[in-house]
Parts: sequence; C-alpha cells; structure tokens
Amino acid sequence: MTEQQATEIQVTGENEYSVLVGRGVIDRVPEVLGDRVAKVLIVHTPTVGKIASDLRDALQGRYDQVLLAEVPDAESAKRVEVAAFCWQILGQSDFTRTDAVIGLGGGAVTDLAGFVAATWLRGVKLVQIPTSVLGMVDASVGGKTGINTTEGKNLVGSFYAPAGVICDLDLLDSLPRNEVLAGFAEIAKCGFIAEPEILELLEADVDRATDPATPEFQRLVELAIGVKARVVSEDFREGGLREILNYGHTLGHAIEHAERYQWRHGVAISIGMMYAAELGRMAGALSDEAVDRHRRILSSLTLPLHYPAGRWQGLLATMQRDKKARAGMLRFIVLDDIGKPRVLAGVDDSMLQFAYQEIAS
Ligand SMILES: NC(=O)c1ccc[n+]([C@@H]2O[C@H](COP(=O)([O-])OP(=O)(O)OC[C@H]3O[C@@H](n4cnc5c(N)ncnc54)[C@H](O)[C@@H]3O)[C@@H](O)[C@H]2O)c1
Ligand SMILES: O=C(O)C(=O)C[C@@H](O)[C@H](O)[C@H](O)COP(=O)(O)O
Ligand SMILES: [Zn+2]
Repeated sequence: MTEQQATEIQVTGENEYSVLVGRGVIDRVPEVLGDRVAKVLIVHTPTVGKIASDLRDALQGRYDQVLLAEVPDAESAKRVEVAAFCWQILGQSDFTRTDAVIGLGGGAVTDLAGFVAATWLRGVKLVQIPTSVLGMVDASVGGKTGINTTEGKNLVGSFYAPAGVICDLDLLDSLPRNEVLAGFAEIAKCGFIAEPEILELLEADVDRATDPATPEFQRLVELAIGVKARVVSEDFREGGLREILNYGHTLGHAIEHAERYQWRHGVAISIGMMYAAELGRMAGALSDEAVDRHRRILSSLTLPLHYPAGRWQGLLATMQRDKKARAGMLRFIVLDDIGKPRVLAGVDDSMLQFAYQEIAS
C-alpha cells in the first residue's frame, strides 16, 4: 500500500531516532537504513514469512545481499541457540560493521534481532519493523534487547538503540484477535502509569479502540508509543524513571517463567498489573475505585485477572531473580493514583502474600 499520513514520534537523549506510525510506511526502510549499508539480514518468524519475502524482494537490487533468517515462533526465538543461528548467518556472509539487521515480527523477534545486532561485531545497525500491537507500542521502541535463560525472563541482553522503528499498521492485518488484545495490556499499562486519555478511549468504546481499522486504534498506538518514547528519552539505561514501564512485570515475568513461556507476555502482565494494583492499595495509597478501574478495563479487553492460589511460593522464588530486585529485596512499581507511579521496596513477604490472595483463583 502507498504511504498515507505517517506520524513520526521522536526518541531523544543518548540515542535519537524516529518511530514511524502509519500505513504503507514499510516502504521507508531504505531511508531508515541509510546509504552506507551493503548487506541486510531480515530476522523473522514463519508467521510473517510472506511479509519478509516481500520486503526482501523490495530491497534486493539496492543492496549487495538481502538475507532472511527464519527463527522459531514467539518465546522460542528468545534463546541463545537461536541467537547463535543468526550469528552464524552473519559470520558466513561476512557481515561487517556497516551492514544491518532488521527485526521483523512480534516483540519476541524484535528482542532477539536487537540482541543479535547489539552483539554482532559489538554492534551493527538495527531497524525494527514490529508486526504485533505489543511490538509496536513497546518492544521495538526503547532499545531493550534480550533473550531468556532457564532461570528467568530477559536475563541476558543489552540496551541497544535501533536506527529507526517502522510501525506499519497494514502489517497487523494477519495478527490474530487474541494477539491484538494481548498487546493492549501494554497500552493499558501506559494509561495506568502516565496517560489517562488511553483509559478514557478504552472505556468509551473498547471494540472501536481495539479495531486496527479505526482512528481510535491508531491514536492509542501513538499515545502508548509517546509514553514509552518520553520515558526512554529521559532514562535510556533504567537508572530510575524507566522502571515505571515495568508496572505489572515483577509478578508478570514470574508467571511467564512458571508457564514455561507458553503464555503471551501481555496476558501475564495483565495479572501482574492487577496484583500491583492490589499491592498499591494495601501497601500504598491507591483507591478502591482505581483498583476497580484496572479490573474493568483489563476484563473489557478479555485479559485475565487471576492466577491459582497454590502457586505463590514458586512465584516468590522466581521474583527474587527479577532485575529490579536489589540485595534480595523485591521492588515493585505501584501507583499512588492513576498516572502516579513509584517504586515500592522492602515490603514484608506477608503483605506480598496478602495482596496475592486478592488475585488468587
Ligand atoms: N524490549 C522491550 O522493551 C519489550 C517490551 C515489551 C515486551 N517485550 C517482549 O516482547 C515479547 C512479546 O511480544 P508479542 O506479544 O508481540 O509476542 P510474540 O513476538 O510472541 O508474537 C505473538 C504471536 O503473534 C505472531 N505474530 C506477530 N505478528 C504477526 C502478524 N502480523 N501476523 C500474524 N501473526 C503475527 C507471532 O508469530 C506470535 O505467534 C515478549 O518476549 C516480551 O518480553 C519486550
Ligand atoms: O522498556 C522497558 O523498560 C520495559 O520495562 C517495558 C516492558 O514492557 C518490557 O516487557 C521489558 O522487556 C521488560 O524489561 P525487563 O528489564 O524487566 O526484562
Ligand atoms: Zn512488557
């Protein structure tokens, strides 16, 4: 499709780049890659194989070599063996520091491709082309790249900024509805921590809000990217402010680990946000009404709010390995009100468990 009305959201600070949002913007890949690139590796999953081969066909002729690396789907891509497979292709094709990697797929692929680009020759150019809602509003923006290990989620990775991010809404045409809704967990997160307009749009008409064909949908994608861009522009390496983007993730990551990465990230984060809301109410200042608002909005997105009662001890042990933990002390992001996040650290295990009882099924 020809490009129409692209919005450009700037990320500034240590690294400056644009996030393009619109229809047909995939045509702007050469502009984002720049003139010096000779070889390009497109890392993608089978689910977006047609988009990947169309992109390769469009780029061939402009560059010396355009290669495809098809990697396993979803979290199975975020493994060191898969990164090694990509490094092998780069090595065997003599990729140099002036060549580039494109991440094309959901957040799992953009995390992997980012990690591969960050580590190959200590860093080659990276362009992210997210194809899921979650990838567009969160994973591809901000430069957190990484893979999982047996012990936990995203335990190996780097901060590595892309040269640009291209969010072509046309690419969402093939995204299953449940994946669209899982991506909305991160959009709602941005609403809870920083952007009340997101919550208002979801409350006004959730069907229009989550329909990729509507202007409300595009507005929500742009609002969420705007929140992320503002936060990472100020604190790229997560020295402080950036931790707010981890709202719901302390428990959410532990649930993903407990489910052996078979659950969608957004689905686990939904339960994690419900838990963080309960914790904010019990150990902080969040009102009952704000907790109810979490419940209403997340359930309107058909996202889960509960997790089995008997799983607490296992989740607690996994949370000790969370990157936010300091000297064995767990840290959570909680809200004092909608749009007022802060770190909560050093809470008693009994309080943590008490809050868990509120979400236990
Ligand atoms: N780096 C970050 O800042 C950051 C932020 C948020 C999430 N993440 C990571 O992102 C991952 C979650 O991302 P996700 O929800 O996109 O999951 P995902 O990458 O697993 O994609 C979800 C599913 O949708 C499929 N898919 C993607 N685009 C498609 C399309 N256009 N058509 C058909 N199918 C398509 C994928 O193949 C997969 O099966 C997690 O690993 C999470 O840790 C990273
Ligand atoms: O960009 C960030 O910072 C985030 O925390 C965004 C999260 O949505 C994302 O899931 C991120 O990958 C989690 O980071 P981690 O450092 O807790 O692994
Ligand atoms: Zn997340």
